[in-house]
Amino acid sequence: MLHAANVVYLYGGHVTSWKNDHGEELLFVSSKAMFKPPKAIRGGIPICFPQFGSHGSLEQHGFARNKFWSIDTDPPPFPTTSSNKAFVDLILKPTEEDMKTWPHSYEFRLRVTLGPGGDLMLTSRIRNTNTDGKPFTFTFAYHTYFSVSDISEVRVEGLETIDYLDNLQNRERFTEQGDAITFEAEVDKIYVSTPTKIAILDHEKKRTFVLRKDGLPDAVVWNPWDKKAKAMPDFGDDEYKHMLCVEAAVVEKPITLKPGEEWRGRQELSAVPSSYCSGQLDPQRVLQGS
Ligand SMILES: O=P(O)(O)OC[C@H]1O[C@H](O)[C@H](O)[C@@H](O)[C@@H]1O
Repeated sequence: MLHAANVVYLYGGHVTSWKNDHGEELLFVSSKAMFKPPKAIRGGIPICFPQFGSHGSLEQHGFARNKFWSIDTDPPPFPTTSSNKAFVDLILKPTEEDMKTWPHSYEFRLRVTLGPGGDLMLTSRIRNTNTDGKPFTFTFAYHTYFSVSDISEVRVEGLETIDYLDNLQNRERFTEQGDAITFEAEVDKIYVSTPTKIAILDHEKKRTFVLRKDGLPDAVVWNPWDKKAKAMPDFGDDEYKHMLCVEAAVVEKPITLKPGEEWRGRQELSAVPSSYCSGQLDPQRVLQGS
C-alpha cells in the first residue's frame, strides 16, 4: 500500500518507508530483511505488542509484528481527523488460535498519517473487548529504525539526566549523564518517564529527526554494534553504522485495561535540516523549537 512517500505492510502493521521531499529514505531497513513470516521485518517501524522485549511469557516483542493486519474500513472517529492529510487505518484482532497464546480479546487500531509537511504520525488505539470480565496488561513500543549516515556522528538529545534500565545489565537502573548521548559501543537502554520530545542529530547529513510522543512515557535506545550485528541473520555485518533505534514505548509501568477501556499511544516523527537548530546543535534550541 502506498501513500505518498510512505509504505505500510499488512504483515506486522509495519511502516517500512518514510521519505522526505527530496525522495531520501529516512527509515532504515536491512538489506537482509525478510518481508514474510515467521520473522518480523528488520527495520522500519515494527509494533511491539503486547510485550516489549523478553520479559514475560510471550515471544520477544510480542506477536503483533508477526501477524497479518487488515484494513480498517470503518474506524471510529478520530478527534484530530483533518482532511488534508493522507492516512491509512489498520486493525488487528485475535483469532481463536491466537487466544491460546494470549487469552484475551482486543481490537488494536493503528492509524498511519502523513502530514502535509511530510511528518509521519502513528496512532494506536487498543481496546479490551473481553467478554469474560477480565482485564489485560501489556507493554508496547514503536520500534523505529532511523536511517543515519554514520552512527559515530550521531547524538541524541532529550534524554540527559534521565533514569534508564540497562538491558545489557539485567535491566539494572542507572541515571544518564548530563551530556547528549553519543555512540561508540552496543547500547540497549530503556529510558523511563522521558520528556515528550527527543531529537536525533545526524551531524554528517545535517539532518535532525524530532520524535514527539504522547501516552508513551518511556524511550528505548538500541544499536547492536558489530558483534551482535554479525550474530543477526537478517542484518548486515556493517549495517549497525547506518541505523539507530529510538523507540517510543511503555515498558516500566505496563498498561492495564478493563473490558471496554481503550488506551491510546501516539508517535510523531519529523525530519528537519540541522540548520533548524541554529547556533549549531544547541540542545535547548532543538528541544524548545516548535
Ligand atoms: O531482534 P529483535 O527481536 O527485533 O529485537 C531487537 C532489539 O529490540 C529492542 O531494541 C530491545 O531493547 C533489544 O534488546 C533487542 O535486541
